[in-house]
Amino acid sequence: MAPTGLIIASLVGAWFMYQIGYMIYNVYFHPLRKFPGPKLRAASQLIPFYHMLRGNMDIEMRKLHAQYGEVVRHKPDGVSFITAQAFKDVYGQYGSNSVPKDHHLYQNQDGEAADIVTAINDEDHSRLRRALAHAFSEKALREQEGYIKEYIDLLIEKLKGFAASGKAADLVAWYNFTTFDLIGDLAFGKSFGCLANNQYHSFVGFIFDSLPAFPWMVVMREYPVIQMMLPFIMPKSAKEGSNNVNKYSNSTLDARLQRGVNQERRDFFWYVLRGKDEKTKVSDEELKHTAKTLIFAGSETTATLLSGVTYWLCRTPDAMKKVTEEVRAAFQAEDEINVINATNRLPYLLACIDEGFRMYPPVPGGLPRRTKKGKTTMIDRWEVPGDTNVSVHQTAAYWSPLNFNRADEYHPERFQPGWDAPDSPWKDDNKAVINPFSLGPRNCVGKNLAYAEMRLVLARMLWNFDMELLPESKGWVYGQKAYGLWHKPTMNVKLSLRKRG
Ligand code: HEM
Repeated sequence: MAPTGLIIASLVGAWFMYQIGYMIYNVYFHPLRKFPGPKLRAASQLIPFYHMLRGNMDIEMRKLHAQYGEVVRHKPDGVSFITAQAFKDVYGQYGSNSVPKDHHLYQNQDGEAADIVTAINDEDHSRLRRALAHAFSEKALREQEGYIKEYIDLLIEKLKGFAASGKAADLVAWYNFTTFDLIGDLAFGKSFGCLANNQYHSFVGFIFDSLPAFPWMVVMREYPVIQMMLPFIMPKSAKEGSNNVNKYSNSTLDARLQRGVNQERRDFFWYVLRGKDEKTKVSDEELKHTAKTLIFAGSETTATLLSGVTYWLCRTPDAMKKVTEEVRAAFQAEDEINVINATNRLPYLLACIDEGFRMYPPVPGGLPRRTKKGKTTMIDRWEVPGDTNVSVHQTAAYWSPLNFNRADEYHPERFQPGWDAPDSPWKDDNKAVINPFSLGPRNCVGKNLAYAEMRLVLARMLWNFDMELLPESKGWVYGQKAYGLWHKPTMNVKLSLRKRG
């Protein structure tokens, strides 16, 4: 063999030996060796990465928890939990006890300004969170209600067209149109016009099309060699799509920043720019970056919950009947439906939403945190060594019979008064584990806005329409892939204008 060939063969051989040694170490000597889980997953990242790239990671995680119970070592450096106490310990801690976001996942691209979700260090995060606070206050929400209504009016008007023609409406798309238009208006100062044009704006379309690429970014961070090759292997269409999206958001946000507070519409920027002061010290670049994050964080998630609740109501005729009757009895006329009335008069609708969060949480997996290096962290009753990736897996926790009776069935009654009566089937349900907006200092800043949107959209839908899932969508929820967020297929629904009694 030529010397070069010999050198390459030796290097490859050494690499294999190293990998085998590394796997043996991971299984038998690693500080996480005592946690239950499959040996192959403990040995190497390859299996978790494989499932992640195929969109099956969450399906597999649910299987692992079903097999191993409340805690599972699902990768060499990662442990997943499904208990309520673990949720508090992983996400709900402040200050020196907090478990930081895992920098393997939460990262800015080189040279990019921090944004509220990816900011790992507490100072950057709390600066950005303070800057956003006024835009998410109760006062702001009251002012935003009018904008929410504008988009729901348009949604209902468009859907009446479907009811009149008898054509199937893909409610996943229509809910997305509504929530993206609204958040576009509030975060970019300009709606995407999806409802008006009956289609996704290219910015929104690109976000959805690139969802399956998200796990590739995670894998690339572990294998920088692949990352280096990215510019050469990335399809031209993806490069162009990404450039167009950046151009659109930069020009829209520049225009919005220029208008400053000199506009009547009180969108997020109006509040942020008015409250911007020496203490917040947020740069325009950080604001622009955070605005893009708001679009993603605030739209798809809300539309997902709306889709999930609609699906489960259509599949559960008793609940659909009860909630429809509640909505139609609570108001004399449609224009009485506002946030305050919907909050006070529609308790069963709220139970339907909360059970929707359990059955179809918009963030289906575990949000990764990493224990501090050199420090053992108590998570529930488990001692977790430093530098471990930890998370609570939402769907594995919410669909587990360890936490819920008849866990795979939709029962809003779990959230109704009397749920804890001695003869109630739901009395042992472990509802404290349900935290779809997460907990603690990094929880969702848009929770109240999301609840307002969800209540109003669903109340208006039930006020106006009878809904029936078409046969092709009866199994909509089963086997769905997820790439951090659900990859939601079309959900075809037949809408009929309600018959006035
Ligand atoms: C049903 C709807 C929603 C769900 C289930 C949801 C869920 C979440 C979750 C789980 C987090 C924590 C993320 C993490 O730890 O990495 C989060 C953070 C966040 N969400 Fe939401 N969200 C929803 C709606 C919204 C809305 C309407 C907005 C605003 C327009 C919003 C803006 C944000 C922001 C800015 C953060 C980052 C907060 C921080 O790091 O301080 N979300 N959301």
